[in-house]
Amino acid sequence: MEVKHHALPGLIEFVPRVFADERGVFFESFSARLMEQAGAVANWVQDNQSRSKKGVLRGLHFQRPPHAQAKMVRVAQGRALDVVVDLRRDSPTYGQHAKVELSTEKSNVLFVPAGFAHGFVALEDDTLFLYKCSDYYAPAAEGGLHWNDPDLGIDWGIESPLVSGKDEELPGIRGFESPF
Ligand SMILES: Cc1cn([C@H]2C[C@H](O)[C@@H](COP(=O)(O)OP(=O)(O)O[C@H]3O[C@@H](C)C(=O)[C@@H](O)[C@H]3O)O2)c(=O)[nH]c1=O
Repeated sequence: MEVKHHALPGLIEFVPRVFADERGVFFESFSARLMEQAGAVANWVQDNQSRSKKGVLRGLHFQRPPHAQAKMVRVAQGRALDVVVDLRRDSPTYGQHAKVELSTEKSNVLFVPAGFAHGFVALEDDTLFLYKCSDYYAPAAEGGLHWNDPDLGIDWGIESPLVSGKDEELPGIRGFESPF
C-alpha cells in the first residue's frame, strides 16, 4: 500500500496494491495495521455509503466535539473530487483546503482527521461514495461551511452543482469560531 502524506498535516492518502486477473480485480481497501502505522489512527464505529448523480456536491460537513469524526473515504464506483478544509485552530494550515480525486481507477483511500470539514462533488453518474467514521451520527452536533464561500476560495471545477437546501444555508468561514 502506497502512502502519501499531503501538505495539510494528518491528511493521508493510501493507494492499495491492486491485483488483477481474468476474473477482475482485488485489493485491500482497509487495513488497520498498515493505516495506523502511517498515522491514520481512529476507532471506526460507523460505515456510510451514498450514491450521487454527476454534479452533486455534498458538504462541507463536520460534527462538533464530543462527536467529532475522523473519516476514511473512498469511491467504489465512479469518480469524485474530495475536498477537505483544516479547521484545527492550532494548525499551521488552519483555513486551508486540499483536493483529492477519488476513483475506482486509482482505488485510492483518503484519511481525513477529526477537525476537518469534508465534502465532495461527484464527477460521474452513480458515484458510490463509501466512508468509515470514528463517531456515530449525532445530528445535534452537525456543522458545516458553505461550499462556495469566497473566503475559502475552493475551485470545485463545476459551475452549478446540485446542492441540498441544508448545505446552501451553511455559513462562510469569516467570523466562524472553530470548535476544534
Ligand atoms: C450523515 C448521516 C445522515 N443520516 C441521514 C440524515 C438525512 O435524513 C439523510 C441525508 O443526510 P445528509 O444530507 O446530511 O447526507 P450527506 O450530505 O451525504 O452528508 C454527508 O456528507 C459528507 C460530505 C460527509 O462528510 C458526511 O459526514 C455526511 O455529512 O441521512 C444518517 O441517518 N446518518 C448519518 O450518518
